[in-house]
This record gives sequence, C-alpha cells and structure tokens, in this order.
Amino acid sequence: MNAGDHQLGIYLAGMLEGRTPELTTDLAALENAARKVLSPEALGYIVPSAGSGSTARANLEAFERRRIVPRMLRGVERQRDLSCEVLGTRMPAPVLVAPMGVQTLAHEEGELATVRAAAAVGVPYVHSTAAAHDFEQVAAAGGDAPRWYQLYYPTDRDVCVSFLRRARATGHSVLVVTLDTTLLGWRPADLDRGYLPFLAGTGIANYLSAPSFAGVDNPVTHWAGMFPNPGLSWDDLPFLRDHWDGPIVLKGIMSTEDARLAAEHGMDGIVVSNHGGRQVDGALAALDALPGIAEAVGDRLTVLFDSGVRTGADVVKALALGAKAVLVGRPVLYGLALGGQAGVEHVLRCLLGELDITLALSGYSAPGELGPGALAG
Ligand SMILES: Cc1cc2nc3c(=O)[nH]c(=O)nc-3n(C[C@H](O)[C@H](O)[C@H](O)COP(=O)(O)O)c2cc1C
Ligand SMILES: CCCCCCC(=O)C(=O)O
Repeated sequence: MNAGDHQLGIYLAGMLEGRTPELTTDLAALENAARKVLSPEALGYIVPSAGSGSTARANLEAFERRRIVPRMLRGVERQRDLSCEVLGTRMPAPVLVAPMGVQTLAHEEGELATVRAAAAVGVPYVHSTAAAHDFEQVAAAGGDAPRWYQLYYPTDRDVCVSFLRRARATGHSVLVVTLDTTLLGWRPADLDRGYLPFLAGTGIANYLSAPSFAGVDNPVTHWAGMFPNPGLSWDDLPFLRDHWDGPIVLKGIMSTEDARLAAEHGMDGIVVSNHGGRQVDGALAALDALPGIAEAVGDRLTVLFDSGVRTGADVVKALALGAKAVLVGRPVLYGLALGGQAGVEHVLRCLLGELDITLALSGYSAPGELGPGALAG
C-alpha cells in the first residue's frame, strides 16, 4: 500500500489482517497498550520524560490546541500523491522514523525490526549513535532503503571520524547532529530505578565495534568518557563539514536565533525538536517554536520537526506550520513493543493512511498545498 491509497485501499489491502487487537489504528492510544507489555526498565526509559513531564505534556497540548479548518469542494484528487524529496531522499510521504537508541528495550530485534519495517513502507530510518545494533547490522537489515545517521558528537574526534566513515560506507545519506543531549536530562523514572541501559552495556553497539574500542578493558567506562560533551559549540561544526560530504541537519533547534546561526554556519537543515520533552523540563512545546523558526529561516534551511507527533492530523498541523517533514518517535517504539517489525509497519502505514485521509477531507491533494491558513488557533 502506498501513502496515497485511500481508506478503502487500506481495508482491501488486508493491512489489518493478522494484527493483534492491541495494535489499534487509534495511534494516540498505542501508548496505553505498550505500557502493558514493556518491562519496568523499558517502560521507565521509553515512555516518561524529563522532570515533571511538563514539556512532554506541552508538546501534546500544542497539537491539541491547534485545529484544522476543513475546506470543501476543492476538487481533491481521487489518488493523492504524498511523496516528496527531502535533502536528496525520496519518500512516500513527509515522514521519517526518528533516531532512537536502545531499541532492544522494546523488542529483542530492536533496530533491525524497525529498519526492516521502515524499508517495507519506504519511510527513511534514522540510525542512532546510541543504537543497540551497529551501522553494519542495521545496513544489512535495511538493504537499499533510505537511511540517515544521527550523531552524538563524541569527545574523541578519532571516534567521531570513524562513525562518519562507517555511516557513509554503510549507505547513510544525511547526517543529523543532535545538539540537545550533550548530557542526559533529569529523568526521574530512570533515576529512581537506578537504571541506565548504557551502563548495562546496551546502546553502545556503534562504539563497541569502533576501532579504538578494540581490546579496551572496560568499554562502558571508555564510552562514558566520550558521551557527555557539554563543551560542544558552533566552532565544532566545520570539523563535521570536513569529514562528511552530504547534507548536515542540526536536531534540537528551538529558537529563531539558533536557527539563524545554523543557516549562517552553512548547515542544510534543522529539526525543530525538544527531544520529546526528554531533556529540558519546562521547555516550550516544539510545535509552538515551529512557525517562528520556519518564518525566520525561510528557504535557507530545510525545516524538519519532531516531538509530540501522534496522528496523521498532527502531521498535517506540523506541515501547515512550516515543517517540510516530520520525524515520529515513541509511537514507533510502541508498535515495536507490541508487534516487532509488523508492529512498526502497522504504525507507519496507519500514520501515512491517516495523513492521506485527513489531507483529502480537509481539501488538499498534496502536503505542499498546506500553509498556516489550514489551521485555526
Ligand atoms: C527511547 C528513546 C530514545 C531516543 N534516542 C535518541 C537518540 O539516540 N538520538 C536522538 O537524537 N534522539 C533520540 N530520541 C529522541 C527522538 O529522536 C525524538 O526527538 C523524540 O522521540 C520525539 O518525540 P516523540 O517521542 O514525542 O515523537 C529518543 C527518544 C526515545 C523515546
Ligand atoms: C549515548 C548516550 C545517550 C543517549 C541518549 C539517548 C536518547 O537520546 C534518549 O534517551 O532520549
């Protein structure tokens, strides 16, 4: 099924056959179903957010507050085409799988199941530095389907260069540099449990197979010397340009000033994101930051968005406010927990299907037709 297939197509394609009842097509309800199957450690790591959770709630509330204004009799195409090209990557709809580490917490096959599902639907997969499977394993599972690489910029530049080389050699076309997690946020659910997957050796697969880790006595301690990197600054970006010949996107931009700086530093794109509320509790909702940033950078940068996308209607709202495409986070992991590869495929197909139907019923044939006028509030 393609993104543009209409609702009857979803039924006719038998897409719902064989799914478990927990894999509801109400994507916003998946979290509750996933809570029942995740282990206490996985639940504590994946679902909650930083601090009191106020930013994570604000992300959802910002989507709730904005309403779509459906338009009538606009001659919407019977077969819509949602496909687009973002930073040289063709995709069936303006949706990507957000980079998420330690996916074996949700399902034993972890990233391998997710990348296979993304490949089956054609949605680009963003491989995390903090993944539980390394570049080579993910590339073998994902085949030729589009993949990007997300960098946590390590303190050791040799390791950084080895990551960039391996990412390129294994077919990752765009570099996403996450800026908002130079330290882990204050996450009470993990702190109270005294649990961090990385300290148990999960989520450091890319490091373990890096050349400088060979023969190291205590790889976790070695890793711990490389991950926290709060000293990172704008001056560290040219080094990436020197070692990466494709597009570079900065993830975690939440202010118009930083968006302008990204453009001035020759970046290709940004992800407006507060990391799903997992980092700065009390930060503004990512959706509230989006329109001002999109207006400030105009055509100088490709503006992407994540944090709080749960439904196809949410995708419509983010696109209307200036995002060229959205990255979807936790719902993918909920699908993974509930059904492995099939669960992730279910989530992605539902998201694309609901996006298509919502667009059409709102009077639009293609995502590019959306603008602020599509929304009220
Ligand atoms: C369990 C988990 C692990 C994550 N790991 C990473 C990561 O390794 N790199 C990264 O840039 N973002 C990571 N993120 C953040 C996501 O990329 C994305 O910004 C966030 O999940 C979007 O919010 P949402 O979950 O509300 O969709 C992670 C998110 C979750 C839930
Ligand atoms: C490399 C260690 C930190 C990874 C943090 C993963 C992440 O982004 C998240 O949990 O959120």
